[in-house]
Amino acid sequence: MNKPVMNKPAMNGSAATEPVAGGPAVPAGNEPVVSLDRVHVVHTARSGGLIRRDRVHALTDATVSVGRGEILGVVGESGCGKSTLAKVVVGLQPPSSGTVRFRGDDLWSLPAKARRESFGSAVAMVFQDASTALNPRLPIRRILRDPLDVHGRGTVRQREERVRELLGLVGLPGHVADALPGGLSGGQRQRVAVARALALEPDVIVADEPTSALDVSVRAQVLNLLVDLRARLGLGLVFISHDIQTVRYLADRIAVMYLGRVVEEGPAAEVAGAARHPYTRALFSAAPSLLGGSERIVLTGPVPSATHPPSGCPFRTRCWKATEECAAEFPAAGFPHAVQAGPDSRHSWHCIHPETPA
Ligand SMILES: Nc1ncnc2c1ncn2[C@@H]1O[C@H](COP(=O)(O)OP(=O)(O)OP(=O)(O)O)[C@@H](O)[C@H]1O
Repeated sequence: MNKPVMNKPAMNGSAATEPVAGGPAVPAGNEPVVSLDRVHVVHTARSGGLIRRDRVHALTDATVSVGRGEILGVVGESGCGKSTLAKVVVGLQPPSSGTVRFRGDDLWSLPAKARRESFGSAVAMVFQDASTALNPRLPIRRILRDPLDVHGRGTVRQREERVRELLGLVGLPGHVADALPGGLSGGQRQRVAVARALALEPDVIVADEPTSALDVSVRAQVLNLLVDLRARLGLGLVFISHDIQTVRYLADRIAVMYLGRVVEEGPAAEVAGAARHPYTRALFSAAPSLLGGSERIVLTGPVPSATHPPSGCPFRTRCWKATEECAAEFPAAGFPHAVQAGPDSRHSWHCIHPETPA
């Protein structure tokens, strides 16, 4: 059955210039909407001519979840698997093994049609660069109507009404519907991309570097818009960024990724302010908080290859605390050192020589 087009109140985009960390509309700790349970993604890549094929471990044993009204920030250096995680969360990338659950159902055991119909509208993605993600030949009206047409939502009139609502939701005036993407500013285009992601009333939005292609002056406005929408619509948001400072500010929870693994995950204040994994500590030491912080830790050398990751803890080759034990085994879930800090905080880290919080 088609989901009706709902009337939601229009709102103005925030005009603030500094990002704000709004309180979640739904208390954190609610039932997850999307959850990944021990998900692996392995790509096969050609190397050394046509014959040799390497296995690229893009995501290894990832267990994370996001609930309504919750912002999960995902950080890590380039190539650590953040975009792969994003694609798994939106259902664009099937896991090689492990389970992706949507409201408790095993997504990839559903027939393809059912999966597209339920999950395809419940989780949406905002890409980094709206200027390439939006068809330059289509007016904004058509771009926003497209998901409604594809999913057969409402009557033609209701769809037109929904286009107006969507523009209002992201703080754009109605006449933008007639413009082409090229006639809009970068910030306006990214608002249109957010509006399109909202078209089918998703429960979760995944935003992969949503502001990195924008001028600094409009970044905060787009971030504020996402936070505002989370609060008003109770959206879950997976926010992927290299901008550690912004993630620390916006996220309720933070997942830290290294070479395809989530090495630490927990409440933002704990992960950013009292990191337990040495990699997390190094990452956040590069973005000291206004309250002060520890000395800067400079990591040397590149992230190792995802084709031949080091045995045991993948960070050990760059870690100042590494011992022989670290090469033996990754301290995975259930390992005594993958500690849960408490039933409410759900803070876990995967290290046998964790940092001691101050
Ligand atoms: N389709 C693919 N085929 C082969 N390898 C891939 C594919 N997609 C990703 N990878 C590899 O998987 C690893 C993780 O990539 P991913 O894009 O998820 O990292 P990332 O953290 O998002 O990086 P960035 O911050 O640079 O976007 C990398 O080693 C990458 O080269």
